[in-house]
Amino acid sequence: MVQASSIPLFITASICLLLSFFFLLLYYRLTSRHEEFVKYYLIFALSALTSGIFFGAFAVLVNSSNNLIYLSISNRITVIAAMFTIVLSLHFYVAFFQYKVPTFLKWCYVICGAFSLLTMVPNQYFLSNAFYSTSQYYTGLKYGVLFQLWGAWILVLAAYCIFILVRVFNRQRVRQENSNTNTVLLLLVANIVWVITGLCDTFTGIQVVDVPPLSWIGSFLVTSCIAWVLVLHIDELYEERRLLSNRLMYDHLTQAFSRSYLEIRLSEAVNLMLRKELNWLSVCVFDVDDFKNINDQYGHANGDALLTQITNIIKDNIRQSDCIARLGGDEFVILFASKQDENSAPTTVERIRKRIAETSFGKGDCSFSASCSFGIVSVTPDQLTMADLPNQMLSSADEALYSAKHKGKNAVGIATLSDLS
Ligand SMILES: Nc1nc2c(ncn2[C@@H]2O[C@H](COP(=O)(O)OP(=O)(O)OP(=O)(O)O)[C@@H](O)[C@H]2O)c(=O)[nH]1
Repeated sequence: MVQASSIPLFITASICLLLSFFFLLLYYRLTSRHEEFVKYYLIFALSALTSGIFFGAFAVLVNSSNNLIYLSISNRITVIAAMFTIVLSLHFYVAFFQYKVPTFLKWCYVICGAFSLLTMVPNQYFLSNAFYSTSQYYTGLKYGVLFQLWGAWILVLAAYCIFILVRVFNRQRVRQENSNTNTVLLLLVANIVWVITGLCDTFTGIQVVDVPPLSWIGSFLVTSCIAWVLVLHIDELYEERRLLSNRLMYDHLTQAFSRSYLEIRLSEAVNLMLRKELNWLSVCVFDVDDFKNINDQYGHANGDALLTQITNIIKDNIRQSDCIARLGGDEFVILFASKQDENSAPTTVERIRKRIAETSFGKGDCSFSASCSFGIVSVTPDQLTMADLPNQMLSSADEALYSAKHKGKNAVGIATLSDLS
């Protein structure tokens, strides 16, 4: 007959083993596929595994009644697993919150290893093979003086976990990282509950009080909180990745696309054309006329604002399938990709040219006009015979732009395909 007080232990043991398996898979996936440095996922997976063993062994211990073999094995596994669970949690906090791994941590593993060896040898100094009725809930092996030392050691480890978390909490508070302080606070509370429930079990063991096994609550709380913190951490990884790809994809000042993103879009468009999914592909290179004078006369800040406003005018006048990218300085590219029979790019560019020339830029007293010169080149699917077409289109459009500049600026130059072949 299974003791009722052992059922939560069996349940939490199963959950922890599943968590361990799940986080081991996650660790494997993140490191092998995405090259994320997530050593702490592995540490947590090991910690959850050890917790699972601890709960399972404790459940067997509770059900062992006076079977000396079960009692002897389960009691020893409980003692060893409890110690390693706590030291692995400590290791997790140090790694996850980016503290330099202290030498003390290595010694923790060594001391735990030494205690584990002492636990395994039946002797009257640690655990001797004699019954020791602790409470109405479970019976343990007779404790020796080294067992008291082990208890003190567990308390030192628990105190160190709390110390690390308090340091992290203070550090996050100084940096005013609100979301992080909340998770650290959660871990801190869970660790304190762990210590209290651990003490309750100790008092039950030495017959000061008589309560059902409680340390599973504290230990499970810690395991669940760490699992939750790691799940939140995946959000952070994704957010970092999103910011990074945004930075690579967009020009910081104007929010036009970046040069590298334009190159990708241009090659994609050429491939679409080769598959006859596009009828026209046009590239328009343009540059602000006398931008240096604008900067000198109205200031760099107004120059920056002009670049952003021009980008917005372009965005308002092109389709979603088209895109604008900033090559650098005051030079931009518009990519027109069209499925229509007629090439509307030159008309659109002419409209944009007029719109820019008519707009008044700057703020308040400081208002000024500006203009741009454009160079366009267009190709159709049956004209895609050139090698390195994207670069050839860009340099042809560039030449058309310079001919527009030479003709007096504020103009659109058109390069024909014969210039390309
Ligand atoms: N405000 C601002 N100015 C920039 C930025 N990047 C480059 N510039 C300036 O833009 C000017 C570019 O000038 P150019 O295109 O060489 O010449 P221009 O005066 O526009 O003359 P034309 O092109 O012949 O019409 C330089 O003075 C750069 O210092 C930027 O991000 N912001």
